[in-house]
Amino acid sequence: MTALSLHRVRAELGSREVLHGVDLAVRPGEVLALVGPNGSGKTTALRCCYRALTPTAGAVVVDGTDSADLGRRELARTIGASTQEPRVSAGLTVRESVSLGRVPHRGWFERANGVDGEIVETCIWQVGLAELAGRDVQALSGGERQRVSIARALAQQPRVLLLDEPTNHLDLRHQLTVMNLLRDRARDGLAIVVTMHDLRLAVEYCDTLAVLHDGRVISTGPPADVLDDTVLGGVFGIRAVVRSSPRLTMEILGLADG
Ligand SMILES: Nc1ncnc2c1ncn2[C@@H]1O[C@H](COP(=O)(O)OP(=O)(O)OP(=O)(O)O)[C@@H](O)[C@H]1O
Repeated sequence: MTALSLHRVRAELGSREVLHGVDLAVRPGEVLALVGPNGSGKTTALRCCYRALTPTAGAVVVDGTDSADLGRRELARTIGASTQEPRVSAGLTVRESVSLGRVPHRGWFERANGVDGEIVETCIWQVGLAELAGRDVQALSGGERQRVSIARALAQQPRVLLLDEPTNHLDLRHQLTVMNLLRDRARDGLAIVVTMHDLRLAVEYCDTLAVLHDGRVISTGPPADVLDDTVLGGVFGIRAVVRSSPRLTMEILGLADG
């Protein structure tokens, strides 16, 4: 069974249609990378998934239920999202900010308990922020804020995790830390959709690639199948080789027309 699926989703921004009938599906335990050139509609598709944007047509189905029928709280227990430029709440420490991820699991006036605390500390540690847990989030670098946002989404313990360019601001070590963490969480059954520009990371760490081009998914499947010369040259405008031995990797050779 799929954890999250998009069926013929259309969406508009500023009265212009930018998604023209997107189909997508991710299963529990799967890491799906939504890739595509700038402006192809990746962020918009992700926003439709966590209901920051309402599709003009089509449906987003979560665990068999149309997401439009889920209450905000139920949606927050099911879907965790980290956005491209995470907003930080003024005056909160890293720990307090990550703790917000536990709110959907509590009653309105219920206080955080020991289990909530353990989950929060684990998520902070997993993204490598343990030493900064007491620091005001406004006094963090871009990459540190990005990791706070990922930790908060993980602390939600959702069944579906959506991450918009999670490695964007990260140094190489933390890029690998986050991608390894996603693989670990997928092993526990989490369904993950991640948008990314680094096709090399996508090839190495993701089970499935979905290529968005001009608001349409034009190819979906295992990375080695999807990234053929037509897609690499025609969509991304690059020449590259995907190698499968000793492990799946991709090497960029240059521009398609270079
Ligand atoms: N507020 C807006 N009004 C109208 N069009 C918009 C608006 N915001 C974005 N767009 C357009 O919608 C399209 C999809 O944008 P989106 O941000 O989803 O693309 P993306 O694939 O995530 O891009 P990137 O890789 O650059 O982050 C683009 O053509 C963009 O120019």
